[in-house]
Amino acid sequence: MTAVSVIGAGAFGTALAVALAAKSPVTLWGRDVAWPRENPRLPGVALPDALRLTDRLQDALAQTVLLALPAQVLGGFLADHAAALDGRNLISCAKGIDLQTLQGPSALIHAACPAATVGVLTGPSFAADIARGLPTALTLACADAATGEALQARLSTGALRLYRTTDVTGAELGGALKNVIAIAAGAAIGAGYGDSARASVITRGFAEMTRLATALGARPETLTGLSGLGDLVLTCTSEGSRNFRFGLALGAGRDFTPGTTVEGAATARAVAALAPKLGVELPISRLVAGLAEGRIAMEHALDILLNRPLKEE
Ligand SMILES: NC(=O)C1=CN([C@@H]2O[C@H](COP(=O)(O)OP(=O)(O)OC[C@H]3O[C@@H](n4cnc5c(N)ncnc54)[C@H](OP(=O)(O)O)[C@@H]3O)[C@@H](O)[C@H]2O)C=CC1
Ligand SMILES: O=C(CO)COP(=O)(O)O
Repeated sequence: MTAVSVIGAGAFGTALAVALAAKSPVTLWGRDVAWPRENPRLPGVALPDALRLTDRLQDALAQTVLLALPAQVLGGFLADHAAALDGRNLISCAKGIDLQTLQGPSALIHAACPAATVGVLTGPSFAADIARGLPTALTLACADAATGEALQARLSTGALRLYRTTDVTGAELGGALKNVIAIAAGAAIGAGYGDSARASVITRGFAEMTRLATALGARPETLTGLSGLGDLVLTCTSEGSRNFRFGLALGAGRDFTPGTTVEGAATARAVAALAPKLGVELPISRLVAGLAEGRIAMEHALDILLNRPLKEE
């Protein structure tokens, strides 16, 4: 058994496993890993010998398990496998809020596996960059400072530099909420509103992220770190982001490739459901929810934002 395993052989799980295998052997679990050569979700990336692939979960239960599944499937996976996972270091790599429970991945893990130590790995990082060994800085969040420090050392590599925090809520919400704002930024560009409009979306979107995250107990400074502002900048400015590309398609009235993981769409709906409960105003996120659900047409989106009462910044 390897010291670290990765559950979820999508683009991100595979990239993390490739990066960590440069340091020590890693096991990567996926429900279908019978690829002829490389993972089609991460084309062009050779899998190193130190990476063991398996579709048998019992062969992938290391003491430290990275959970790299999309946020909307994590709850079901935990429900099915809680007993096998409990008691380990379970590190969520998902960037979303569960639409059924309106909770983040760390709370889902806590609820399913109460004896586990829960962590969050998040921050600006495209899977393809990590897999190619490009320099990347991420946030490792763990409420227990000593365990966080041990995990930071275990999961950092020469190219992957982990910063640590004990603010699990702030770190995971930064990663989840930036996906919603990235859709809005993409929609602004796709609709032809220009770079100045995008800068407004990023800035006012960041204000929304901070309002919601702090209402849920996050420390505001966590939002200004890699997991919040850092990832927001990456995702709102690069067509490498699926959330940004989804927004581009929405804005331009084009179809988007079905089956693509776009965490911000479901998370926007979760955020729209949370906002009134918490008494926070989140106009951009609510708009993204309406666009993603098809309740709001793109041609009305700008009016909805611009016709709100003028206010102090
Ligand atoms: N891609 C990236 O650059 C980054 C992604 N992330 C985050 O990582 C998470 C995963 O994203 P990513 O890897 O990109 O997604 P992908 O779309 O590349 O892959 C999703 C993976 O989830 C698997 N899966 C889906 N449903 C289930 C299920 N019910 N049980 C088991 N496995 C399932 C899929 O398996 P199958 O192939 O069999 O369908 C696939 O391997 C997301 O929260 C994302 O925000 C974070 C940072 C960067
Ligand atoms: O989270 C990511 C980069 O940090 C990946 O973004 P997308 O899911 O939008 O592709």
